[in-house]
Amino acid sequence: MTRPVRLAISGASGRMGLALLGLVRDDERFELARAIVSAGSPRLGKAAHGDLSALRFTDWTDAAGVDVVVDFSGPDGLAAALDHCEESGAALVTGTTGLSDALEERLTKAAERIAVLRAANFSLGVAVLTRLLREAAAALPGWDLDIVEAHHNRKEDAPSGTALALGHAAAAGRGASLDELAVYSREGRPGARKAGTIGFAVVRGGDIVGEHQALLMGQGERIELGHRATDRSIFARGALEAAAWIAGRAPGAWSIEDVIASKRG
Ligand SMILES: NC(=O)C1=CN([C@@H]2O[C@H](COP(=O)(O)OP(=O)(O)OC[C@H]3O[C@@H](n4cnc5c(N)ncnc54)[C@H](OP(=O)(O)O)[C@@H]3O)[C@@H](O)[C@H]2O)C=CC1
Ligand SMILES: O=C(O)C1=N[C@H](C(=O)O)C[C@H](O)C1
Repeated sequence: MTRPVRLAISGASGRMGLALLGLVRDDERFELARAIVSAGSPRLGKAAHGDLSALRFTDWTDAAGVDVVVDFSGPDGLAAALDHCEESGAALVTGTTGLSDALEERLTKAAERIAVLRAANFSLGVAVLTRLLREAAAALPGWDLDIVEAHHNRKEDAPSGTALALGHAAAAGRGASLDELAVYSREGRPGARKAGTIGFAVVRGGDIVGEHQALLMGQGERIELGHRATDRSIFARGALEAAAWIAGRAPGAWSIEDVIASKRG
């Protein structure tokens, strides 16, 4: 695109939305066209940049002319963003996690008509961790494997989208699907561990930005692969790279790996 990409941020008043607003205003690749909040938001109509600039938090009313929607809201916000993209043809970049099966299916269908890029985690470090885990899980098929994640006390979904994506990658490395292998809780007397399962453990507290650790446990030795995010702007930067990349692209279900691969050349 020769002109700036016209961007709408969905979930603009949230932790990720505010991180995106902070970055976009100084990024010449973009023109921020819309800062979207829910119809009942207390922020509706207030200045999006906290100063006297013209941009206000709005809903989707009269939002024509947007090239790319970047969504970090929640399932309802994502559904509303998808309505807009399907109607207008705008591309969608979404990091929202904790989706129902129905919304997952809707996204898959939408990608037949519009460009959609989804990532449970937009950090470069987690992209590399995912590859490493797939390889380690494949190389050590007999080792026990658990994924531990920790997030702030406001997070609503569990396990995190990233933990699930890591689980999918590990299961794929072992030629299986996560549905067959996942164990999401252990309490009471669950009995000895069933070989081949992938366990999940969840920590919630304080202001933890996002931590993920994969434990591969053998006899007399253990591998720990982990990632610790200390600043939300890493996710916001990754999402903006994806938004610049997807503008004007053909319909399809794109991934963060596509963006990384195109940068490698
Ligand atoms: N993929 C990744 O790299 C990352 C993904 N995430 C995911 O992003 C999502 C948001 O996270 P976070 O920013 O921490 O959450 P927050 O709760 O801080 O922000 C979400 C915002 O969405 C807004 N919202 C709610 N409903 C709607 C709606 N119907 N339409 C538009 N906006 C709506 C809310 O604002 P209001 O009430 O004002 O409308 C709220 O401020 C989560 O699913 C999280 O897991 C988070 C970080 C990184
Ligand atoms: O809700 C969050 O904060 C985060 N959510 C994503 C997830 O569910 O994996 C990514 C990141 O860890 C932060």
